[in-house]
Amino acid sequence: MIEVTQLTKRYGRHTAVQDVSFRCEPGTVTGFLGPNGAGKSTTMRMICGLTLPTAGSATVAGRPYRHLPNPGRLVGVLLDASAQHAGRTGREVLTVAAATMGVHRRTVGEALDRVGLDAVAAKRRIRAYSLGMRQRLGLAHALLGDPRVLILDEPANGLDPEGIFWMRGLLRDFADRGGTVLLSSHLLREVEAVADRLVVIGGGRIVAQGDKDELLAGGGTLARARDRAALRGALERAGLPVSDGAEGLLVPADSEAVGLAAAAAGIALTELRPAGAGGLEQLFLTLTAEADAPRPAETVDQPAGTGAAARPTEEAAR
Ligand SMILES: Nc1ncnc2c1ncn2[C@@H]1O[C@H](COP(=O)(O)OP(=O)(O)OP(=O)(O)O)[C@@H](O)[C@H]1O
Repeated sequence: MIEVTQLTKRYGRHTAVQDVSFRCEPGTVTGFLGPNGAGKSTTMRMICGLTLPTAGSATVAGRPYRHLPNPGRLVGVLLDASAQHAGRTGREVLTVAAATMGVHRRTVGEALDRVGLDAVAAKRRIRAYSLGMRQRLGLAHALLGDPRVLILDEPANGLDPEGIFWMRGLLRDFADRGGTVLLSSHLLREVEAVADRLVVIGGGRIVAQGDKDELLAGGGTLARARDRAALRGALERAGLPVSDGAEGLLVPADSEAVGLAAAAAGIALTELRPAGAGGLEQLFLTLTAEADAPRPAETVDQPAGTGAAARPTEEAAR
């Protein structure tokens, strides 16, 4: 379990993170989403005791990270895959970490196997690793102590599609066995595929959080017809706001309302479904744009817009 309570971080006059609260429960993957500079890394660093909060607190398994007696046995952390000793081999890095954590040397080979670094790769110096290999090594390091919690900042950076698919499976399996995962990313689709819950941050503030499916359902409906313009006209005449998504028209209404409006205009739909990733993308853009817009400090915890935005904010306030 990870519990973050009203974390705030100010650098001089700049507020990087403002009043951020959320929980990550065992058995779940929480996707921590936000555009560049939103405050994801700063929040994660505060959870891991690497950055001192200006206000608020964070605990992992009930204690501040710095008070955990042997943190690597409880929490696997990967914040920066490049922050590893470039002159050491992958195996050496893990061997040192295993000794520090007091885990058996045998786990080093197991961890390397688990992340797909073979014997040749394990013997190479890290300066010769690709970013994807560094991410795999970082993940092996995080898993070494057989922790119950994983905190991973952009772990898919540098991984190829096969690597991303592999990592999803690993994280899903970890959570299905009762583990807690906090995973940051700016890649919405990657997070959508693996997360159970989402925390969306923009401009240092939480703009939405909640169950992924509920947030996606709040993301509206995707509709497609051969004649996109005719469909758009029909929906607008029915009083439904419409925006363009990559795969079709996005409508912040349920499928029935959209289907009926199209039928009333005699338009055959070629696709009608919850907006899914397109909706999440739209939601993400809407919410983070709202967070970036200048407005008085006292109003920023009340994002306007979709029902999905309102619901998670209520949840955050509970
Ligand atoms: N040590 C620091 N000193 C001053 N400002 C900082 C420092 N660390 C972060 N910031 C600022 O805090 C804000 C949040 O940065 P952070 O790295 O947490 O964002 P992020 O969501 O992780 O972004 P990215 O996806 O680009 O890594 C940014 O405006 C950044 O410039």
